[in-house]
Amino acid sequence: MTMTEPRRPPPIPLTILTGFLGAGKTSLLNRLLASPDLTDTLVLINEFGEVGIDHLLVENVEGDMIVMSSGCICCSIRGDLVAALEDALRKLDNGRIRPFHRVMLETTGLADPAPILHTIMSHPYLALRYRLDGVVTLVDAVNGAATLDAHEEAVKQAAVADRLVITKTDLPEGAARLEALDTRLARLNPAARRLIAATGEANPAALLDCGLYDASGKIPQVAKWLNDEAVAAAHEAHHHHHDHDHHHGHAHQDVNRHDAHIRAFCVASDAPLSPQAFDMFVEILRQAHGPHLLRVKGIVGLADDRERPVAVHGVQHVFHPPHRLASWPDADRRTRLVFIVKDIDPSFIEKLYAAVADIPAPDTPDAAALQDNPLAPKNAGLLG
Ligand SMILES: Nc1nc2c(ncn2[C@@H]2O[C@H](COP(=O)(O)OP(=O)(O)OP(=O)(O)O)[C@@H](O)[C@H]2O)c(=O)[nH]1
Repeated sequence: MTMTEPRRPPPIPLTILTGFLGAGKTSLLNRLLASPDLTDTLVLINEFGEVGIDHLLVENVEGDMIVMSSGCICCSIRGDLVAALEDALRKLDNGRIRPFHRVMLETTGLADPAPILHTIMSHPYLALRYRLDGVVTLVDAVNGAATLDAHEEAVKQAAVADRLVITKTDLPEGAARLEALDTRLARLNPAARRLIAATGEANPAALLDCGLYDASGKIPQVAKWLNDEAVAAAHEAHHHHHDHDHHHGHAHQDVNRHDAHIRAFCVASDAPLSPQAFDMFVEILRQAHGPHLLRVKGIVGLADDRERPVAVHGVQHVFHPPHRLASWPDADRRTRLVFIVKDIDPSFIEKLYAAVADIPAPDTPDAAALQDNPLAPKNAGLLG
């Protein structure tokens, strides 16, 4: 370097944490952020749905966190993600944000990683200031195979990974399916290291500093997906140049470019539920729609302890045992449940919730009638 060259700070490593809905991204992020290797990390979380929940469930954030919740970044990519990454740099350079030396970007579970990678690798300024450190893809051992069969995004997420983290092998169903899943992932992406979350293999040393992102070691489609994104970007730039309004409307629509069968919505309510009513709600949902409940997550206020809500996670037919939070994570004390579903009419879930919560509504059974329903759980359910 000569004296006349401006001093350029070293590029900031950026890790993309992806994986299908409910695979365990936020859980892993929480574990990683607790490690001293990740102090001074800027966390970017992309949420899908009108009401974000994930950022309330991220603990241990020493550094700053930016939540992008207007849509899915793989769709509104040229807007939100670029803006958030540029804005972070501006604040860093002006000293208006705590210095960060690493970025962790958690995508939505439905995100197609190709446009995200393309954006970060091809944007002239972002590519200068950020170094794509690697793509970490989580695959849930219980639902992984069925998800790969049903969702192209999940295949892409696994195929572009530098590290594949297999989660939920501590559950009996997950352990039983591990071997077949591992073989399938090895075929899909032979270059990626596969790590088992439950044995602690997914630690910072194994996940960070993967080396510069390189699509060439991946199956041939990966390079093609990235090229397709380059074509799409050029197309969009062309439209942008010639017809701003048209582009604008287009980008807006793109927020929902995922499979038209998939819907995201939120049920919010002031009424606390009894633990039994909550169990009944979950059990009826599972029995009626199990595989189509792509993701259920949220915070539920229960009547037995109104100061300490429970965090609820469902992934298809698997509902993880809810855990009590020490307190409400923000000033909003409503129950908020985010649903990402396939081919389920949101009104079915809204009515069911109203019924178990005893919220009067026309044409809905009340809680007592539901209790007599043969589908209602008779014994202690999830909440014991
Ligand atoms: N038993 C078990 N549960 C896990 C494991 N990893 C995650 N979970 C649980 O799975 C549920 C979903 O985990 P999250 O970390 O929220 O998943 P996510 O990928 O961030 O979910 P989305 O952001 O909605 O796509 C939670 O109840 C977690 O506690 C694991 O390895 N074993």
